[in-house]
Amino acid sequence: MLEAKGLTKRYGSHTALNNLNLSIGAGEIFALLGQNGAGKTTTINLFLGFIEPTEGSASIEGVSVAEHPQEIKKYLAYIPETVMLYPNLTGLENLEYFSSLAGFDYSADELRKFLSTAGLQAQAFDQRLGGYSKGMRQKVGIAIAVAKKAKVLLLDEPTSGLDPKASNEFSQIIQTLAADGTAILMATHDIFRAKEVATRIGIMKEGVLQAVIDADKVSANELESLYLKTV
Ligand SMILES: Nc1ncnc2c1ncn2[C@@H]1O[C@H](COP(=O)(O)OP(=O)(O)OP(=O)(O)O)[C@@H](O)[C@H]1O
Repeated sequence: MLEAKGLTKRYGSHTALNNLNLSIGAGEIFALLGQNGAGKTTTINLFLGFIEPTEGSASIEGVSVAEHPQEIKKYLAYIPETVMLYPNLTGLENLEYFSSLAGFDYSADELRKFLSTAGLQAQAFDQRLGGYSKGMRQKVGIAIAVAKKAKVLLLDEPTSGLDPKASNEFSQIIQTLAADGTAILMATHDIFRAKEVATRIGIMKEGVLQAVIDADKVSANELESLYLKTV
C-alpha cells in the first residue's frame, strides 16, 4: 500500500506537487495522467525517496519514506521510462544480480520462471541485454519486481516507445501482478492504456490532483474529454 498525506514539493517559489492525498491499496492500479510538468515524476520520486518532501509524507506499507529510506526499498520495485540494467550481462544474469542484491538466492530454474512470468521469450534469457528492445528490458524489470516479491510497483511512462503489441502485453502482465496483490502507481501519457489497465485514474494539473475517476465508470472517449477539459 502507498499513501500520500498532504504531500508537497516546492522548488523555491515553484510548487511541483501541492498537498497530495492519495492511498493506493494492494491489487489496485492507479494511473496518473497529466501534461508535461504536471508533477507526476515528482510524485514517483517522493515515493522512491529520491527527493524529500517540503511538507507532508509519503509512506509505503505504513513506513515513512523520508524516515526509513532503506527499509522501504524492500517493498518497492521501480521501472523508469528507460530501464537501467547492465548491458553486458544477459537478462538472466541481470535478474540474478538484482534479486541477490535484494537478499534472494534463487536457482537458475527459478530465475528462468520469473523471466517467463514476465513474458520474456526463452531464447532471450541468455542473450546480452545490450541487444534487447525496450519492451524486453521492461520484462526483465518486471521479473526483478516479481523476484523481489515487491508489494509496490512504481512505473514512469512504461508504455512510451512500446509498439502496440508490446504495450498490450505489458498491460496484461501488470494486471496479473495486481491480481497477485501488488499496489501499482503508474505515471503515463497514454489515456487509452490508463483506461484499459487501471482501476483508478488521477488527472494532475500544475501539481494538484484535480480529479480521481474509477476506470470502470468511464469510456476511453469520456476519459479523454475529461482529461482535455481538466488540463
Ligand atoms: N530539480 C528541480 N528543480 C526545479 N524544478 C523542478 C525540479 N524537478 C522538477 N521541477 C519542476 O516541477 C514540475 C513538475 O515536474 P515533473 O517532472 O514532476 O512533471 P511530470 O508531470 O512528470 O512531467 P513529464 O510528463 O514531462 O514527465 C515542473 O514544473 C518541473 O519543471
